[in-house]
Amino acid sequence: MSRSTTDFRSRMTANIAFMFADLPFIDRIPAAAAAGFKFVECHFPYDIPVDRLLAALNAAGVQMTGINTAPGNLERGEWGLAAIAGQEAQFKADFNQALNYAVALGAKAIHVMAGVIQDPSDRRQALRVYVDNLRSVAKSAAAHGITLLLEPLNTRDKPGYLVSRSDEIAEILAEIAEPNVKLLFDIYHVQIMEGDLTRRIERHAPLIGHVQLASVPDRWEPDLGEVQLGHVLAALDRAGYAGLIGLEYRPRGDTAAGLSWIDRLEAAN
Ligand SMILES: O=C(O)[C@H](O)C(=O)CO
Ligand SMILES: [Mg+2]
Repeated sequence: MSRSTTDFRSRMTANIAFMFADLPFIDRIPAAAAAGFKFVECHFPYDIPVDRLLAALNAAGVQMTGINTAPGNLERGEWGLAAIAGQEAQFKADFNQALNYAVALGAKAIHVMAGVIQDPSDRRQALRVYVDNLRSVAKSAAAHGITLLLEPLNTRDKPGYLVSRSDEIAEILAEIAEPNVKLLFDIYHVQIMEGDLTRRIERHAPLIGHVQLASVPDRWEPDLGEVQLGHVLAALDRAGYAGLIGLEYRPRGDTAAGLSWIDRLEAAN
């Protein structure tokens, strides 16, 4: 029985952007607690004042572990501003907002959203802006013990997003060269775009700052679909990954009822 399955429950963090989504955002926190979660993560908590969010987390005895920088203007198809030329000031404002929320909530990870590049000929400039922006904020996050996460998103779900492969992120991280800027290895996206998960985990292990799970191709409970979950968790173990595991999937039915997959995982390993 590999380490990651034995202490799986103590390392999992429920992504309440997707889980318990039938409830208002703030009510997903006590729902996660009632389902046995000690940790939650989310995408964009900014519609809720931070002190109200902290009160809800404390009342439920749950810790927020990770948040994202704001997505920008969704109507305009934006999905982050970290790589968008001309948006450097807004990026810095969004980053400071995320840093303030993370520090107040005790979250130790911020997923810095890169952005959608409408015109492929702008890609080289976007990569330049991305690296410069990350370099400009990395130390202010490090001062609070916060890790900045860069995540490749698959092009089926997010056409035009700057980064869609973990191998690209590895090159970008080498250029940024800040120890608290790391790879968010989301099994769902990496399987869709690159596959060869076991070898990729081995190769990128030193860069992995967080892991997220969902089934492929439907993004349901992670023990469904084409990826053998127990094998992947064991590969993360062998590679020395000891961090949290984000459950970022769209429950097939009722979230709490669907959590039986964790019992099956533990029973099978
Ligand atoms: O979509 C994902 O997988 C990301 O983790 C996210 O936070 C928003 O795109
Ligand atoms: Mg993800």
